[in-house]
Amino acid sequence: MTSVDSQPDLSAAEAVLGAHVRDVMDFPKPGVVFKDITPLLSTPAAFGVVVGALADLARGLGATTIAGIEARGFLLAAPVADRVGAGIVPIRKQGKLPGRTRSEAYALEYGTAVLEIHEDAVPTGERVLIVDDVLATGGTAAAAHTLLRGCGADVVGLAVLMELTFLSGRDRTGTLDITSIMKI
Ligand SMILES: O=P(O)(O)OC[C@H]1O[C@H](OP(=O)(O)OP(=O)(O)O)[C@H](O)[C@@H]1O
Ligand SMILES: Nc1ncnc2[nH]cnc12
Repeated sequence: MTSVDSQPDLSAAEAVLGAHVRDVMDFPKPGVVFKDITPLLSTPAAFGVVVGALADLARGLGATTIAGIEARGFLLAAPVADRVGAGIVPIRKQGKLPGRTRSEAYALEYGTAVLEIHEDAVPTGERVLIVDDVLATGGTAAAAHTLLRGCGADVVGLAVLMELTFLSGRDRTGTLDITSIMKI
């Protein structure tokens, strides 16, 4: 990475990711092919390559804060933020954050839920990159984006490991700038 405008080469990370994701049929509901990242998480070298690619992306976007979506997003947001020297903002499932929150109900591929963020989570001037493992229908990402904007955040994008293109997540995420390491 040499400037804040350049896009990192994600091809090495894509190959590593492809070799460390497992399909689990009919989880958590019949008809869903669940993209399980636990093989990636348990393989340090592979995880390091993927986290490194996300960190390059975050630096390229000039991100100063990484927002992670509970729960799998946390596993990625924390190491990325540490590499970049950025802060972390947790976007949590309902009822987990202790301070004053904003809430957003949403639907995802296999259910419905509510996400929350602390009202004062994002200091003025921070450039926020949302990080998660999967973009499927886009419901989760759209809710996270809405919450962050409601806090006055400057959201520079969403970075995910995998995008399930057949579920058209980009149709629900409006102007959010999305980068996926792997498209399925
Ligand atoms: O694009 P969508 O259809 O909204 O789906 C994507 C979301 O689904 C999964 O989260 P899940 O709510 O299953 O939570 P988890 O991380 O706690 O397993 C995944 O980690 C994304 O956040
Ligand atoms: N098919 C899927 N696999 C893993 N996480 C998901 N989140 C939404 N859809 C998913």
